[in-house]
Amino acid sequence: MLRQLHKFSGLLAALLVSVLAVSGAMLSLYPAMDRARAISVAEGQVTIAELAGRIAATHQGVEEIERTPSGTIIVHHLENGRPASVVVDPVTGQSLGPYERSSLERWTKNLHRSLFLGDGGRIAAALGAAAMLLLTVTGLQMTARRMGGWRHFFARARGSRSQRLHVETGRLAAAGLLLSALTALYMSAATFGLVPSKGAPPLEAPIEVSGGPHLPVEQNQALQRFDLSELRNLTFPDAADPKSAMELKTIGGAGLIDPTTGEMVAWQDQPLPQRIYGFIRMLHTGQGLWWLGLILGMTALSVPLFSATGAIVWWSGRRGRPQIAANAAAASADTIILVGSEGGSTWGFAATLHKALADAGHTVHTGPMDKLAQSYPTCRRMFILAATYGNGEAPANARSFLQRLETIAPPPAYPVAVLGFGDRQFPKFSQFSRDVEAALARNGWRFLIPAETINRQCPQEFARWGQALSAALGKTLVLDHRPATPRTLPLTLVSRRDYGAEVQAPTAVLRFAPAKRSLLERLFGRGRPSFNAGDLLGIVPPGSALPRYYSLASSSRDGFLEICVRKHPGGLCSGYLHDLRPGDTIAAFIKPNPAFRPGRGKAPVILIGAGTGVGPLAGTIRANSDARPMHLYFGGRDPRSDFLYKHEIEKWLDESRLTSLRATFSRVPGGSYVQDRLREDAGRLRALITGGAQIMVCGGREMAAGVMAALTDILAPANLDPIALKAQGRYVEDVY
Ligand SMILES: Cc1cc2nc3c(=O)[nH]c(=O)nc-3n(C[C@H](O)[C@H](O)[C@H](O)COP(=O)(O)O)c2cc1C
Repeated sequence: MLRQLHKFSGLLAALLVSVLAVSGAMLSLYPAMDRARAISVAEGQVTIAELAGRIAATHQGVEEIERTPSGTIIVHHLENGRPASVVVDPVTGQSLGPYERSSLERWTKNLHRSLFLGDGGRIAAALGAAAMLLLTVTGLQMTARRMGGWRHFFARARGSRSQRLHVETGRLAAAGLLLSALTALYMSAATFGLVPSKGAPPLEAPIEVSGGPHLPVEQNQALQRFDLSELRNLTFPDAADPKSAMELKTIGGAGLIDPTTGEMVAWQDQPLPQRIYGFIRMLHTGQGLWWLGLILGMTALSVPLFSATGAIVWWSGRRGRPQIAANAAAASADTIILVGSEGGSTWGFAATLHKALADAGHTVHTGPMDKLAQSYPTCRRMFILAATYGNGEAPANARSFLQRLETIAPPPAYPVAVLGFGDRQFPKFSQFSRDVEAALARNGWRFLIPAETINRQCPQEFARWGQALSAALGKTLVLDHRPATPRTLPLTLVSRRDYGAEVQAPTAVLRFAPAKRSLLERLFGRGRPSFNAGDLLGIVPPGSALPRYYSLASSSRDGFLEICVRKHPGGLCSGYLHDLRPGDTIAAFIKPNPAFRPGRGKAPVILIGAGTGVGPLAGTIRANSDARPMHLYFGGRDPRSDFLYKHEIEKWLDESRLTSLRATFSRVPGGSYVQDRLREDAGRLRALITGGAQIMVCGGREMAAGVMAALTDILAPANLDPIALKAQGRYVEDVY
């Protein structure tokens, strides 16, 4: 519901809200410019009477003195019988030059207030403000959910670049946007008389004034009581009408003054509704509060960025959600697939499973997990494909699933299979699918095959699950899921270094150069790729449709793309890459992996990697030009054969890009693994970590588990553990 509201109001109102926001941002500059130009006078320095006296002495035919909220004094007078407006110096009363309203300001104001469409435009602008309020409120709630609750509201944003940009800008701009939208709505309501903005009617004659000769204005007692900073405007009496009064408007109220006696003959405090309106107007326009105006203007500039990133997120979600061909009705299907997804990718896996089952002769229905029905009369088996979001929680379309499940009793006769989709970089890996599995077991449901998990949408893991499923169904199902691969770029191998052949771990460090791009390609956003060490290079080997991912051991600043590839017996992609010779070209794409990076700041970083796992860590060290403390733990087999990056590591130590190295090898006398080396250094590591150090681990799953166990023991005396560090983003893993 929340999501739908956000999506539809965003899509409908994007253009309108962007126009209002950009014109508002432009208008926010004027109060600040006014303020910069205005000659400031300290409070208590000049009275209104003194100012009026100075102006009357230097100007003929003064009709009105006006003070803008930013302090500029404007005099409207008759010069040789013609009306003129000038800006004056409040200290001397001298004219500083003609006063002219910028025509651009007037134009922008009209656009902002009414889109040049009169009352219809004013209503549209009010609707735009309402849409902005709705979008900000729903956006805030969605962000809190996505981050795993309000407590984690400012935690590191995850997801694609557009998703992160959308969330990060939103968190910064939300307060400003809320204030702009609420104040705009109040002002619109006042324009249409829905809330009072004026209060009591203005002062009006009949007021008795004496009608004699006027006192010099500087001697006017009523005006002497007010400081210049209180002035809004002062209207001089009509020269042709001896009975006319002088009108004064100040911040606090309005009054009529007898110009002959200098007495205030009538006074009315500013009514409350008018004060409230004035305050809200000041908050919205920044007139009288220029710095707030600038802040609101800057936050308003984020709106077009929101519209663009929001549209990209919506479009990629749609693209990632395939149409399920021949979706049977739930009531007549023999196979039910329920999908829990937020970003859309799980629907792609569901579509592949749906097709494979339908091809095998089943009548299949696929739907969202929240649509779990009380009973499926013809169902023989059910599949639940569930992603995890927030901090181990249900995705958007599966929030009521567990509640619905509790209402189904007794459990159905058909069995169920659960497949969780998650990311091992999160502390609660695939937690929601585990919760679903536990709830099913508690409620007595039967399992077709044991529950499984898929890390980072890995098609190979999905295919393996398909084999287990085939065995249980007694039918061959080929789950060949091909996620849409992004546009590839050609890369040319420029050099390779080979290691590890002597210790049965042939490993190549391959360095590629991106092909040169034409000006036209660069203009169309296809320039040199931008990436960081730890991002992934996707390569689709000839003879396969599925990409394999390798962690990048360089960043775009290096000017090359480097990966470490271990050759696996019979490995299609590793074999292909090992056969490359300098000059050969491959097609590849970059998949950002923002979670696997050192956190911001200067805290020391402990880098732990074995074998090819040292690749992204080497790239991180190479990029460490600020000499941030970095400590590398590297594990290999034999220093004479597979000490990857040995010479560069020595150079990085000299250059202070690397602070210390602990290398350990397993196939030498007295050999040990990297986790053993960690245990030997327990005291040092505990001190570093309790002092704020971060940890980055890269390598095989077994090594990562060994490192996790070692660090659990090492940190126990300090009341710390890797899971807690993971939740804080201080322990990141890239495990394969
Ligand atoms: C904001 C966000 C939070 C996530 N939280 C978790 C999590 O707590 N545990 C987990 O295993 N995966 C988590 N993931 C990873 C997703 O579950 C994983 O990418 C999944 O394949 C996405 O499927 P979908 O595109 O169908 O929503 C998170 C992803 C994002 C973008």
